[in-house]
Amino acid sequence: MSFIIKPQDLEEMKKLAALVRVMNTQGHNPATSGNYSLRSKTNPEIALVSESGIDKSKFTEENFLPLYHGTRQMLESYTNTGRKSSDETDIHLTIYQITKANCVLHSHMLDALLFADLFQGKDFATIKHLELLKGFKGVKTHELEINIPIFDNTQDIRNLAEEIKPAILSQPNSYGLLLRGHGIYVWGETVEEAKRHLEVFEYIFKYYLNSARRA
Ligand SMILES: CSCCC(=O)C(=O)COP(=O)(O)O
Ligand SMILES: [Zn+2]
Repeated sequence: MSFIIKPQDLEEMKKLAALVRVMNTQGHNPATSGNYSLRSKTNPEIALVSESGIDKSKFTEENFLPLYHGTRQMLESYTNTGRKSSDETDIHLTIYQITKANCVLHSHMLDALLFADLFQGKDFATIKHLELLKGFKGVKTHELEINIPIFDNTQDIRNLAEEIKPAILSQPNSYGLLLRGHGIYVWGETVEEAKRHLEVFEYIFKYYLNSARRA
């Protein structure tokens, strides 16, 4: 199948690439870490996933690779180029499989790791009673609890991608998942919404970490 990037997708790729460069300046991507993706707006079979090992200060729309959701393989025209999609591609594709997300962000921000450490031995981090929770899509009140799924880090990403499914499906108001000692995955229906959700998580992590320091 030949797939030509259409203007609608290119626009989103440029928008997300610009966000990646900004996020990099904010400590989300030390040492090439982090990965990013979009669901194609023009072809339901295709996801656009960031290339592995790219310095995120130099990230551009050229660093997205088209993959099939079904086979999880790159398009034929890319297979002999020596380029490779993110090592964590399976997590992105699983999130697209089971949610309405059209954009997935993966950050290695330090506060995500420190926050997960506050919930040792737990499968979820429960956050509650903060006005900023209304920054999450569909949340209309601070008077609720949101459970963020937490997983141990692993190099077996294929298996992890299967394990995250029931946890994500059980938490409709949670737009992220934490990997201990690794980072956070955040998603949204648009690039803007994913960015807003990331900002909510950043704020919540700071609040809980500062509260824990004070205690
Ligand atoms: C030095 S980063 C280690 C791998 C990782 O966790 C990550 O987010 C980046 O992996 P990718 O293959 O997407 O570059
Ligand atoms: Zn990572």
